[in-house]
Amino acid sequence: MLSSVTRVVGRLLPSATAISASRAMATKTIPLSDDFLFRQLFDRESCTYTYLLADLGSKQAVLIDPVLELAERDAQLISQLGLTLKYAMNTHMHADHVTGSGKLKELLPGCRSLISKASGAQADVHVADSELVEFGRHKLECRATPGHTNGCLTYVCKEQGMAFTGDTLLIRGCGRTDFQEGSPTALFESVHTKIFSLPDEFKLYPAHDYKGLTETTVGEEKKFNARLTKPLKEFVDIMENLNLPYPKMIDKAVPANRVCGLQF
Ligand SMILES: N[C@@H](CCC(=O)N[C@@H](CSS)C(=O)NCC(=O)O)C(=O)O
Repeated sequence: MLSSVTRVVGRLLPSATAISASRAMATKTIPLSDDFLFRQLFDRESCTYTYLLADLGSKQAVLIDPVLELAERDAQLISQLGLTLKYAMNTHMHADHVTGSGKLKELLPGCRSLISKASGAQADVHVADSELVEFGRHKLECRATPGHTNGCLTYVCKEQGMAFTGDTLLIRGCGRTDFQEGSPTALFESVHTKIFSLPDEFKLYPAHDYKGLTETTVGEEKKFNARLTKPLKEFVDIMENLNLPYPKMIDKAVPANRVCGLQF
């Protein structure tokens, strides 16, 4: 008797599990390596996320998308953690805030500014598609993801299963394409070929969020992104009718970011 009950339960359990697994979003996550430091920092003014990544073995760090007004906060955190900032790097030439990369070079001598060559901005280091940015034993692969601007890059850390998408992909949305060489067709192509081609469990970290969300995954965005789940023609139509006001800082930010924040 006991064995038949066990058999019934044994048959039911796998099928119930299978049903709930097929209904729920994948929750599988790639754990971070013990020697990898990751911090997500926020600027309340421009709703910008800055990311601190470090190799805890060598203590080398990089900062992605720092904000000028918060450069002191970032430099203090880096010093307190005993890290050396190798690159103050940018996903693109921002239009809504001045990058902190110039100021960080002053605060943390030895640090170098970095941006894509295609951005047209001045920097100590220029990178292009498929090049690697190394810090200690860790690395970021540069993927050219034009569309919001010509020079947009997504930085992919394959070992940690994470990607920093700048303004190319926002959580459930994407960067606007109505100025700075913006192109909805290019953005659509970039996301589908360079971001949605990553494994579903890869975590995605955007340069902004305006609703308080902090991270997403490739699988979630392929399912729930309100713009990028649409066919190209519909996507272009959405992007051409966003009617967003221009960022209030654009006239100050773009000239300053052309020189990696040194003109302020
Ligand atoms: N109100 C903000 C600017 C908001 C904005 O335009 N954000 C950009 C990214 S920064 S250029 C964007 O692409 N938004 C897409 C969207 O759908 O909101 C300001 O004045 O700074």
